[in-house]
Amino acid sequence: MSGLRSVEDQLVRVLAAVRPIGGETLPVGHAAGRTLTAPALAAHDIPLFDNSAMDGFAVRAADVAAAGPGHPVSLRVVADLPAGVATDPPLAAGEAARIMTGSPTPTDADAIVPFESTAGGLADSLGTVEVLEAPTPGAFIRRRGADLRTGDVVIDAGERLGPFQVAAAVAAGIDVVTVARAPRVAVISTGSELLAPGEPVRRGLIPDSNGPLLAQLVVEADAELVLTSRVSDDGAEVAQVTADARAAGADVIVFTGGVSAGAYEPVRAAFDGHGEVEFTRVSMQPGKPQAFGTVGDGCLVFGLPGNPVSVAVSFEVFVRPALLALQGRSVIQRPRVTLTAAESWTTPPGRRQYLPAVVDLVARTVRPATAGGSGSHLAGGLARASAFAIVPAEVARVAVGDDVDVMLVG
Ligand SMILES: Nc1nc2c(c(=O)[nH]1)N[C@H]1C(S)=C(S)[C@@H](COP(=O)(O)OP(=O)(O)OC[C@H]3O[C@@H](n4cnc5c(N)ncnc54)[C@H](O)[C@@H]3O)O[C@H]1N2
Ligand code: MOO
Repeated sequence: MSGLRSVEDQLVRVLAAVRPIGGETLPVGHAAGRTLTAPALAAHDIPLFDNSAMDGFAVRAADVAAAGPGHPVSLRVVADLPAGVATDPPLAAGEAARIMTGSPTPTDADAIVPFESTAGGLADSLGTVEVLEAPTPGAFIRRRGADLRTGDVVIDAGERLGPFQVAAAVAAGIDVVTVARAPRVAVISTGSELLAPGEPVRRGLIPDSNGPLLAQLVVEADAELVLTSRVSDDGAEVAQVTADARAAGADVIVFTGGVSAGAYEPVRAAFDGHGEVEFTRVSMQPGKPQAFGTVGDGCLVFGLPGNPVSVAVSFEVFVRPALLALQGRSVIQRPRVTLTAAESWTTPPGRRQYLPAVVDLVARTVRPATAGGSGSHLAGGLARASAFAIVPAEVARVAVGDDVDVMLVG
């Protein structure tokens, strides 16, 4: 379709306007979901000390080198080492220490014999032990620093502090991390037809589903929601709520609705012609009409087309990458996989299709989530979607068995 801007071109313009927001130093326990702006370095080794991988006995491997099922070797148990113990008992020839998983191994020991490799097992483990199997030197000893050394990078700048990263940071003795501030976002639904969720419906009026959709998407992008609002199709209200959002410290304002070609387009009325926010048409379906720009000292303004599926797609394609780029995230795109179409469907001519989709990652198949096709008003079908099938503009129809590029979002 002529005169349409490519998705890539629009995204480049969006990202060019992103200025990384400031950072702060926070205790690890208060930084979940934040993005590191400086690498987090190990404050100590992991493991912290040589320790046992098994419940059993710390031994000198040479003492029991001759042990076998028919000829046990007896050792004197001279110490008991439960988890948390700090002692380092000396072991002379013929001596062993009972030891539990995670306890520091005695300096004199060079192997662990699990209870299962002894005649008496746990029941008969203090006094003497009869070893039935010769351990190889080093067996079941987890060496200090085998995972990470003091000063090693545990988490790179640009990485999100998720549960795995929090665990690794704590294990490496990291108390504080330097992270990006959470971007502050205002979500504003425009439309005189909009009702608060749950308000009684009547002809002409519909629930504002875009507001709750965006509110959750924003939070899931690790940003902070500072304002949600619903305004009528009146440009003056849009101007007022923009001022409110800026007063609330918004780094990003996301409008839905009011950006296309109708007589009552409040986002257009408020911003078009002022030079700060550009109104354009992008070669995608849904999501063709798009507004983007900045106000004030770099506050990003998105005007997403009002149709619910258009909002969901536009958020993934333009807003989420911007929110992650603001945080300095190294990967700002959702994961993509190639799956096999399990159903056929038609695609819009001349625009890249982003179709809400149901995926089966075991069978590696994809199918439309919306029964009625790719209409941008089919808000109900979104409930089944956990992905968008992305079909190039030049493809007119997807047939069963075709390879399809799929963006995973759920
Ligand atoms: N003459 C033209 N008309 C339209 C064009 C065009 O190029 N020329 N583009 C169409 C496309 S594509 C889209 S997408 C829409 C976008 O329109 P707007 O951004 O101006 O959005 P609205 O007209 O305000 O609303 C569109 C649709 O979505 C419903 N809506 C709006 N807000 C919400 C909300 N918060 N929650 C749920 N649903 C919402 C609204 O009731 C409309 O049905 O323009 C086409 N028209
Ligand atoms: O581009 Mo509109 O977003 O198709 O429905």
